[in-house]
Amino acid sequence: MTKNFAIAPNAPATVRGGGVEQEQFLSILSREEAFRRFEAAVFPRPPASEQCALEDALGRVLAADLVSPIDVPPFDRSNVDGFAVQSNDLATRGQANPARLALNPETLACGVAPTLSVSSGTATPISTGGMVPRGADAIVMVEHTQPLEDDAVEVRRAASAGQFISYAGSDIARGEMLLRAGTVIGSREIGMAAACGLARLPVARKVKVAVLSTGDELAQPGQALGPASVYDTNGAIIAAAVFENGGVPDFLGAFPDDEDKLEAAMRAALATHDMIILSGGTSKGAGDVSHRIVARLGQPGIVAHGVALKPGKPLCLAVCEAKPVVILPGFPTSAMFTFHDMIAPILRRMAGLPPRAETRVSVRVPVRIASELGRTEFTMVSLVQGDDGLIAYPTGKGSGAITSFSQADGFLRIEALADHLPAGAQAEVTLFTPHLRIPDLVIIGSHCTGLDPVLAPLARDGLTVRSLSVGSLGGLAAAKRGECDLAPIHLYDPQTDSYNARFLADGLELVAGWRRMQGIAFRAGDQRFEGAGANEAVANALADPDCLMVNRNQGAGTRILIDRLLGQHRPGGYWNQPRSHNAVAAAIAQERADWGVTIEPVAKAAGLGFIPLTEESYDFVLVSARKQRSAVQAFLSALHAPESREALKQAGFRPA
Ligand SMILES: Nc1nc2c(c(=O)[nH]1)N[C@H]1C(S)=C(S)[C@@H](COP(=O)(O)OP(=O)(O)OC[C@H]3O[C@@H](n4cnc5c(N)ncnc54)[C@H](O)[C@@H]3O)O[C@H]1N2
Ligand code: MOO
Repeated sequence: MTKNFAIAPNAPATVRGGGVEQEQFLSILSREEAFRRFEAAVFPRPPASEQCALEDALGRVLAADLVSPIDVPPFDRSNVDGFAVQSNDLATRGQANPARLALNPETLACGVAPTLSVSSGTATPISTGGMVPRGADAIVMVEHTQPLEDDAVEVRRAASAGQFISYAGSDIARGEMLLRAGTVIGSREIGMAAACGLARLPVARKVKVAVLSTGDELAQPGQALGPASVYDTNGAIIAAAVFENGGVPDFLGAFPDDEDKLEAAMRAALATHDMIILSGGTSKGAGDVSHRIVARLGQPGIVAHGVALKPGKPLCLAVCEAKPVVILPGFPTSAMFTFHDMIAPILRRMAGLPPRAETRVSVRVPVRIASELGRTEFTMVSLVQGDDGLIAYPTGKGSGAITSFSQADGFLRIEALADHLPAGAQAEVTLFTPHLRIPDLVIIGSHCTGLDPVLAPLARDGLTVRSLSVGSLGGLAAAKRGECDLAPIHLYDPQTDSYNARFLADGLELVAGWRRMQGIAFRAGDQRFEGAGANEAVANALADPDCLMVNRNQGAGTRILIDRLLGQHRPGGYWNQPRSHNAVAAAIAQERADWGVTIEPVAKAAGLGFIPLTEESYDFVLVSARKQRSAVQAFLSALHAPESREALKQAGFRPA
C-alpha cells in the first residue's frame, strides 16, 4: 500500500505500489484553502428554507428573524376579577370613607368588547383577562368592594392609576424582535410564536445526511467479529455527530470495497439526501474506490483531496450537484476530528444553525509533543488542574484510536512550521464542550483493570475521576511535578529485588495496591507448555524452531523477567515487542505467537493456559500534599473496603 502525499501539480498521477496500480492525491491544500474552496462550492446561494406548521416546529431551526406582527396583549387587559374604575374617584378613599360608584350596565367577561365608557363616579364589572373599557384607568379587586342596592358598589380602598392593568404590547410589542434566525425551536419559542398568532414559521430545510462506511474489514456492532475485522466505529459516531450538528443522519451501512456496489449506493443516496459522508478508503491503493466514484458523481466534483492537516491528511471534499460529498479518513480520530473541523461548520450552516460556540482555555504542556513539519497538527488532550493552572496531556494513542478523540477534553494546535511543542510550553486548548469539568481525582501512571472495581464507589458518590495511562515512569514524573493525586506504578528494582518503594522522592508516599501474578501464557492444550514448570516450558519453546514467542517493550517490568528467562537466547518472535499485557495475550490467542509473559487475569480473560512465574506489585504513589483532599480520602477508603478487595480477588488480583 503506497501512499504518496508529496505536493504535486494539480493532476492525477499513477504509481505502482505492491503490484497494484493506484492513484495519488492531486495536490495538498492548506486547511484554510481547502475549507474556503469547499464553502464556496457548497454555498453559491443561501441555505434552503421552508415554512413549517407551528405544531411541527419543535426541534426545527428558525431560518429568519421573527418579528411580532401584533402587540401582546393586543389590548389593555385586567389582571384581576373586579371593577374598572377611574382612579381619581378613589384617590383618598379607605375603610373609613368608602366610595359609592354606580355600575355601568355591561359586564366585561373575557372576549367581550366594551361598548360603554367608564366615567367619573361609575364602575364596570370586569373579569381577569377582560378588556379595559374607555375612560377606566385602574381595576379594583372584587374582594375590596361591597355590592350596594340600586346597581352600585362600595369601594373601601384607594386605587392608583394603572393598577391591575397589563397594557397592550407590554408582553411583546408589535415590531419587536421575537426570535433570531438560528434559534432551535423549543416549547418556549413555540409559545412566543403562538402568542403572536403565527401559525407557520420559516425554518431551515432538514438536512438529510447519508452516512456510509467503507472497508472489507468492518463488522457492525452486535455482529460477530471475524478474524482481522474490526467494529465499524465511524458509522455510529458520524451519524450521532451529524445529529448533534442539526442534520438528520441516515446510516446506510458499511460497504465492502466493491466499486459497482458502492457507486450504486452513492448515486441512490445523492438522489435522496442533501449530503453524503463516507469514511475510509480515501487514500489506500487496492481498495481506494470511493474518491474515484466521487470524481464522476456530479459537478463541480472534488474541490480538495489531501489537506495539510493532522489528523486528516487524506480528507476528500467534493460538491456534486450542489450537495456536499465528503470522504473522511478511515482512522476514527481522524474521521471525527476532520468532521468537527471541516464538515460540522458546513452542515450547521446548511441546517441554519450558528457556528458552534468555541471555548478556549490556556494550558501548560508537561511533555514534549512531536509534530510533523508542513502539516497543521491538532493534538487531542486531556486536562488536569496543576498548582498554577491547567495542564494538557496528549491523549497519545494516535489517529487510529477512538479514545484519542472520545476521551479528550479538547485539542491544541501546532502550526505547520513547527516540528514540536517543547515540554513546559504554554498553549491554548479548544474545548469539545462549552464547559470544562475539572475531575475530582486525577490518576496518572500505569493502567490496570484492577482499578475499575476500586473506582466504582467513587463514581457512585458522584466523584469524577480522570485516569491517564502514561506508564509507570510517566506517572512517577507527573507525581513529582504535582500534576496528579496518585500515580499507579509497578517498577522493579533489580538491585533490591523489590518493587516501587525505591522510586519515591520527597513529598511522595507509597500506598500498597495489589499483586499481579506474572507467568507464561500459551494456548491451552499446547503440549510444549501444558503441565510444564517455567524452566521446562522455556526449554521446550527454545528447542522447537517453529515455536514463536511474543516479547515486551524495553523498560517494561515484564521485559526484565523475560530477559532473565531467555538469557542469551533470541528465539523467533523476540523482536515483536508490544507495549501491553493484552497485546501479548491477543498475539497468542490469535496464533501469531505461541507463548509470552503476561499477567494471570489477562491470560485467563483470553482463555489461555498459564504457568506462574512471580508476583509483581502494583502500588500507588501518593502526592503527600494532596492526601487530605476528600476525593483522595474516598479513594483510600474504597481501596481498603472489603467489597473492593473481594472484587479484586474475583478478577484474579491479590490485594496487599
Ligand atoms: N503508507 C501510508 N499509509 C498511511 C498513510 C500514509 O501517509 N502513508 N496515512 C495514514 C493516515 S494519516 C490515515 S488518516 C489513514 C487513512 O486511510 P484511509 O482513509 O484510506 O482509510 P482506510 O485505509 O480505509 O482505513 C484506515 C484504518 O481505519 C480503519 N477504519 C476505516 N473505516 C472504519 C470505520 N468505519 N470504523 C472503524 N475503523 C475504520 C481501518 O480498519 C484501518 O485500520 O491511513 C494511514 N496510512
Ligand atoms: O491524516 Mo491521518 O488523518 O493523520 O491520521
